[in-house]
Amino acid sequence: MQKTLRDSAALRWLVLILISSLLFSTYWFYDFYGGIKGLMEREMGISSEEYGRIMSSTTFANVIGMIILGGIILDRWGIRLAGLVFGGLSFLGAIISAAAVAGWFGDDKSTMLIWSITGRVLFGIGMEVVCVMVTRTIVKWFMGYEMALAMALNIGFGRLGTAMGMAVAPDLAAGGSISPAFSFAAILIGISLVFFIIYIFFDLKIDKQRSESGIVTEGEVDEEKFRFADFRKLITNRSFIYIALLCMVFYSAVFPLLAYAPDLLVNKYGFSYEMGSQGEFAMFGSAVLGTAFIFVLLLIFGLSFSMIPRSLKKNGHKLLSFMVISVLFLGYVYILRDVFSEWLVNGPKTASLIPMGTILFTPIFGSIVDKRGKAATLMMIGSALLVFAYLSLSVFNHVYLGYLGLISLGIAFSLVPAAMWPAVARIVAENRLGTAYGTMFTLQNWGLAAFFWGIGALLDFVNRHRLSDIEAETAAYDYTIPVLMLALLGVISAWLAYKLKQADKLQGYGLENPGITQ
Ligand SMILES: NCCCC[C@H](N)C(=O)NCC(=O)O
Repeated sequence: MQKTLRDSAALRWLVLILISSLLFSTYWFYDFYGGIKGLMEREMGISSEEYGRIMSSTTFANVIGMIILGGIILDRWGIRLAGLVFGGLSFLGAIISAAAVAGWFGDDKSTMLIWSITGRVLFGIGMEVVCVMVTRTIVKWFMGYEMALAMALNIGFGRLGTAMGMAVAPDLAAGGSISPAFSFAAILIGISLVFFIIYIFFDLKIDKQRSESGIVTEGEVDEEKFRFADFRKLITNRSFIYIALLCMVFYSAVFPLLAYAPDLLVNKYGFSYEMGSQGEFAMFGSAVLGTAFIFVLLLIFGLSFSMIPRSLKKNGHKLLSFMVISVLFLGYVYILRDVFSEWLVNGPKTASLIPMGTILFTPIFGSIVDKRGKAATLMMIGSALLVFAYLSLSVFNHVYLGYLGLISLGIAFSLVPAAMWPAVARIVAENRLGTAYGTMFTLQNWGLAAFFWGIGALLDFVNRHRLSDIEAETAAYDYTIPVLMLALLGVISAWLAYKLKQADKLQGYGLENPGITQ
């Protein structure tokens, strides 16, 4: 068979970097609010419930089917056009949000709230379809190669955006205004759109090669009409139903918690929103450099490893991988030891270590899924860890149990996505993946809409007798009940993952089998 661009490992990984930059920037914008929740409340004069409403508004258009529509549009228009349109929409939404908090539309609370919500709604539509588009692009380039690893690294870029957004936003707002944190995040999306435009040239080329060698191309996919019968077939497929419900319940327990995690650490364990003595920018600089350094080393390691001829890769490579990753991890902790000692008393910085940890663990688990399989089992284990994490962070009060809870949350947050997203590509055909991921993200957004807002509303409700003391900073929010509620979601997730494993046994998609075929 004629070779195409995707047969070159170096080109595949280059493409991954270009398209994943969109995930980095949109995740940054999605999640940096968590790092400045307290500042937003003070500057905009909003309550926890109103903060929850802004976060929840990201999902408003998506809960009524915008992502499914976006997925169908993606399946029909193809990656290039859909990427430009929806990437552009997320950029527009981010600009409107930044303008809202800068007071461009008016500086009274309700005007800022309305425009912040409008911006988030547009951003939410764009970013979710971008996620679907990027995932589908990875399938296009990596199917039969290191697909789970590539998806995991792609998520790693997103998590790096989440972590850095949460950790850095308070520094950007340190001058006494939240506006720079918003403008910076919006500009990042603009830069990543430029990277996407560069990717378009590779996409054009590979489509030309695929059509020359008789493989279905974007153009041919465009011509296939979306048929309702296909959609019905999808949503009546048992394995798909369980994995989609798992996506909704699991992510409802994780993403909303991230938006409150810094505030939880400040209120429950007495962490601070401010930095210690070493200076924020020195800390920020070393954290960025350290993380970027380790990430590049991991990429180089992955790249050189994928180029080693198969015949040389005997069992020794497992030990070698383990050693290299351990050395990289220890090096990371060593380089950042000062940062960690300052960070572990700062709420946003400590919370950012959850997504930061997933950057390392998601690719490791992705690689395990590629080579060993066991995707459904790993989803069960990840969900069970979630229950442990939330019990530690709610009913117990010891800070060390809190750390253990955060670590378990980080592992769960690595395991489930690493196993879930490649599993969908096993259940659904490539040219229907846009619709499949769109459907899953829609369900996910239903859950997010409820829990982003629900945690804030419940927080105000259970603390209703001391809200004025909390405002005067003489009392703290009690997070026990809201976090306990999320532990219940962990139990439901574990059950859904178990049902998925059973359904897969019947339907034979081989979710428990290894993924690499070439
Ligand atoms: N905080 C980022 C939100 C991303 C939402 C997206 N629908 C998603 O679930 N992506 C997969 C992931 O694991 O991040």
